[in-house]
Amino acid sequence: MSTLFLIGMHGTEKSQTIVHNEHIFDRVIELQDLDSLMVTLYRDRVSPFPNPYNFETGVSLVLYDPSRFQLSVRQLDVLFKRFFPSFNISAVDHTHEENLQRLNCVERENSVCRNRITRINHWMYHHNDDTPDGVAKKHFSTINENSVPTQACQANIYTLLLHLNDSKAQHLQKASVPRLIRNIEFMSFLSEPIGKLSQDGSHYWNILSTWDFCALSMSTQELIWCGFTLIKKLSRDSNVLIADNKLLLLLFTLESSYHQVNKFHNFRHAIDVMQATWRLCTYLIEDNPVQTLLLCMAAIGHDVGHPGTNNQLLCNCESEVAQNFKNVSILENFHRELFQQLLSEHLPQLLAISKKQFDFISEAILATDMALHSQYEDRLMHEKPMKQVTLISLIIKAADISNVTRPLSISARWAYLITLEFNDCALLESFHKDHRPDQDCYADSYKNLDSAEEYLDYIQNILTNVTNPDDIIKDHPYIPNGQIFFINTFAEVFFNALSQKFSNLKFLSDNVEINKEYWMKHKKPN
Ligand SMILES: Nc1ncnc2c1ncn2[C@@H]1O[C@@H]2COP(=O)(O)O[C@H]2[C@H]1O
Repeated sequence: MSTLFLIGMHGTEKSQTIVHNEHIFDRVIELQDLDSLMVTLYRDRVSPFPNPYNFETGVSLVLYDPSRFQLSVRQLDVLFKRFFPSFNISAVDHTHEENLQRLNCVERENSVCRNRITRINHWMYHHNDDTPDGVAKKHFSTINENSVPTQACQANIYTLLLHLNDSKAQHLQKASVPRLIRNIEFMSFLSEPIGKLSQDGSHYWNILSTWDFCALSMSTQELIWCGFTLIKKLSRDSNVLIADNKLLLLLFTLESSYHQVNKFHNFRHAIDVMQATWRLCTYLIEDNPVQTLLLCMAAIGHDVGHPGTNNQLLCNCESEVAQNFKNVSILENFHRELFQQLLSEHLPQLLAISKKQFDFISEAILATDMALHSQYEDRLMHEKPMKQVTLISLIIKAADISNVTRPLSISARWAYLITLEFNDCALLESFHKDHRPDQDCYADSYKNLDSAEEYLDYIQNILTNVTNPDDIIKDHPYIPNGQIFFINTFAEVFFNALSQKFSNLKFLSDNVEINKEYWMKHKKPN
């Protein structure tokens, strides 16, 4: 879905170029001012799943007259990057006709964003061409309709590298929250959970407090509410003051920093891991509210910006992000850096507490790299006495793969989602047989690639209606084999060792065994 926003534009101001190009967009929305734009962006983003208004599956443009709003195009673009990092959205000053050539790119950009394989490919491998030639190409004034330079034409689609570089730049500037964002009452976008609470005040507490917690059937609004409820309580327990609207702004920004279009590695997974982390903390570091708060925060941010693929793919294709982190724990370093910068902007007091305690949040996020799994297993079994940093790393690691320890009906749905993501990785690899990863790619060049926009209605059905695993594996008969492989290779030994060390966690290894038994019964011959 791509949207053309026309801000404060009266009928007569609409140039012929605008009128001629409106059909390129799925929606054209006219708004009075930039305040209304912000409200629309937040409201759309938390619409029910499957959400066509996620601002990731198309490119959106905001046409306005900067002189009327005392905000330059550059400032508005920076605001988008700070508060809506995963969005493909850009500002354009429509009062100069030559700027409207920007509209010529949208069709081609949309074709990249609509296909999930080219979209992921672009996120992972596209980089800015900063050579003199590349910079020259970016001058839109030299563009005519038939020779749109591809680099310029893809300048406004999300990439991991831009996300990383922009967040570093914002961090250096130490800018305050602009008025347009500061004035927003975030609670007003959460009518759904607030409505449920009016009927049952402890609804979300009851859900959060059990191991049957199921983030899968929750809406984006409810996920944000769960994060808000838990962090608010933990910050009170720790005597760390965080104003409600500030906390909500952080959570909305985090949600917009995760890719809503990912099947598994999205904000839903982040809230699931937060909840599991908290439950584990209540058993293992019960008397340490500050560490519990830090660890739950780390859990919400631990996969921020995740492209839904893996380190191997980034490394094999020599992406700039991989090189930036010297091919070591690439994604985990990426998440750590983005999240630290977000925290330094939104909750510096919490980051300061974290830094005082062996750089707590960094250590926790880096521990989620599965390449380190056997090292942590070794520490779990042999480190005596166990260091505090090991214990907190083990908690977040356990929470990160805790989906296999949830009750079967929940675990099977997570298994389904991770399988879909793995399938996309396989498609991306096959795409690379015919295309260079950093090549500018358009849907035309791989029409035979599965381009359906990910059957989101079907996913939604599994998330909300299907609770019987038999119904999931009917359509995906190889899920049991994948689960058996994951449990045998990683989960079984790890959760057994954890349960042996901490006897009150025996329910984890018990659940893994129950789930494994089910998968074994439905295993397919390889
Ligand atoms: N149920 C599951 N089945 C298979 N792999 C899983 C499952 N849960 C987690 N994983 C893998 O474990 C990894 C933990 O780190 P990531 O979140 O980066 O990516 C995760 C997946 O690759």
